[in-house]
Amino acid sequence: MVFVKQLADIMLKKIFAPFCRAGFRLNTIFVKEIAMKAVNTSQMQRLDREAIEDYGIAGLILMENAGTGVFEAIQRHYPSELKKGTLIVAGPGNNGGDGFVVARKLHQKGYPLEVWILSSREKFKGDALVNLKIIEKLDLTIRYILDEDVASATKELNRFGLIIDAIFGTGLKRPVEGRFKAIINAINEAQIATASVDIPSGLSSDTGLPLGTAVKADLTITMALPKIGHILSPGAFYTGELEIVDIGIPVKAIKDADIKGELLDKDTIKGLMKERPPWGHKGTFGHAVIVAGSRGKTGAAALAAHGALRAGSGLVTVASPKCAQDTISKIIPPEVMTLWLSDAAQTGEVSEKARDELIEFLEKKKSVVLGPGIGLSLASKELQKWLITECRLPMVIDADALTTLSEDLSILKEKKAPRVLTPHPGEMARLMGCSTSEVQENRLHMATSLSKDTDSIVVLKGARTIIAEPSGRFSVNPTGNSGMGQGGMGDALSGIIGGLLAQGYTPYDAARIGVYVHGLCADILKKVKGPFGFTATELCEILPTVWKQLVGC
Ligand SMILES: NC(=O)C1=CN([C@@H]2O[C@H](COP(=O)(O)OP(=O)(O)OC[C@H]3O[C@@H](n4cnc5c(N)ncnc54)[C@H](O)[C@@H]3O)[C@@H](O)[C@H]2O)[C@H](O)CC1
Ligand SMILES: [K+]
Repeated sequence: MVFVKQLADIMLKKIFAPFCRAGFRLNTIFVKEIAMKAVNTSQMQRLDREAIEDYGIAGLILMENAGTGVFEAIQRHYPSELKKGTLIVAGPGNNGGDGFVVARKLHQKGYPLEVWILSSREKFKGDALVNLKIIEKLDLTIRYILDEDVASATKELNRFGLIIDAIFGTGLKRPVEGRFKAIINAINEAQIATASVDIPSGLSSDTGLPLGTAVKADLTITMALPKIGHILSPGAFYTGELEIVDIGIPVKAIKDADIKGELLDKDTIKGLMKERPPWGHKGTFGHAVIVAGSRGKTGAAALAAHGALRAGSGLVTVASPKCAQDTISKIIPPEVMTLWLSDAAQTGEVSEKARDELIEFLEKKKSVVLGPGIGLSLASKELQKWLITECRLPMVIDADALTTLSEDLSILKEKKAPRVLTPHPGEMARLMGCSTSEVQENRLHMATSLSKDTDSIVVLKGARTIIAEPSGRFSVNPTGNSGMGQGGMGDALSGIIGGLLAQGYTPYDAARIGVYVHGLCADILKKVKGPFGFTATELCEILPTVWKQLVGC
């Protein structure tokens, strides 16, 4: 394991340096206060309007800055492709207008290019028309591609080294169809470097879902702030590398806007980390209790305990039924203590007596993780419900306890301390009484509404995990990869969050830090060991390396 740790160290520096993960790189040039805020379409359009109407910054200036930012980014990213020739595909609105500014800048520098316009000229108005009229005066090739021209035009795509997608941005209102859909699909099939202006055309900037179809961009250069559609799944995988261009919308306007979304990044997480006092001792760092496990379902309890331990909790105890004692004792780290609860021989799960045993034991502890492998017998569910409503310690509710909770969400109204729910999409579907696909099509809304309705932190796991808090604030996590798609990862996460709660982190901070570092460990393992096949145990074991990167030695 030493080798992995050393290699992980080296890789971490590489990962952290440009904050670049496969397909997700953020170059931000922002002042600290507003960096990483993420907006939805109406918030962006409101900021746009405010800049123009309240601050008097002409839309044409914003468009010029937008086009200039795109031009500079593609010069940096695609020097050789630019020489081969650029195709700018423009739609009927201001996204197309941005594309016309890019065309003018490329032409000015002598780069070969063509502009294909997917709507008739009379459709254009305002700033986009101003910029169309300018490029019409230059000697560059402008073609109008209407329905009858699509078949022949798409055969010419391979003439170009780079495609600039300026078809739709935040003005997309409905699924793309007809020539727009045909051109987008042809762009995706052409295997040519593709850069999207503001948002990959066809992608909803609110949900990150493709509407009909969407451009699969290698690079997206967005205006002012990341859009929620860029950072949620699957939008993040259409976005490619994301660059943010400051187009001159006043920082004050952004700070004054009630933007509730954020994209987690290393700096944000570093800012949440607490100082571990040098005089600290195991009592200083809290005692996490993992109420989990049952006969034959012991690994989940052990993994949650391992996660809490590696999260830095001063002490960790696994509270499991006696019948699981032999197995759990063998598989937990020696540092983890145990409390054997009365069990029911028939079910192999905790019995009613476990409640009294826990009441006394939980005094002076700091956090509870409830659920991994704890089972769904009547007695176990009664114990879970009692803990959810009566336990006065911050609690992570995961796995079987989420299934129990989904039978009656209203019991959360009686909770005596903060709760962090950590559902995967299937568990979320049970909690929300809908299908898993409905959850996946509305991840943000599901997470924020459940958080608000239950006054709890909700961690909706999956690609681009969402952490929602009751006020409507939410964070999207960019770390992690599909190598995490295996049993045990969720147990480890619930333990990590429980271990952070034991150290006094607020529930929202514990959830954000826990989710971020959990995914980052998986990213390191992916780089150091391979794209899959690494385990939740290995993930826990390299956590100290990540803590070192976040808080120094
Ligand atoms: N601060 C900023 O973010 C700035 C952004 N700019 C760019 O402007 C676009 C938004 O422009 P808008 O005109 O509102 O809409 P779009 O260009 O995205 O869409 C074009 C137009 O297309 C029509 N339409 C919508 N959906 C469909 C569809 N499925 N099929 C056909 N036609 C459709 C609708 O009428 C739209 O209006 C933003 O993304 C930035 O790129 C500014 O340039 C600078 C400031
Ligand atoms: K676009």
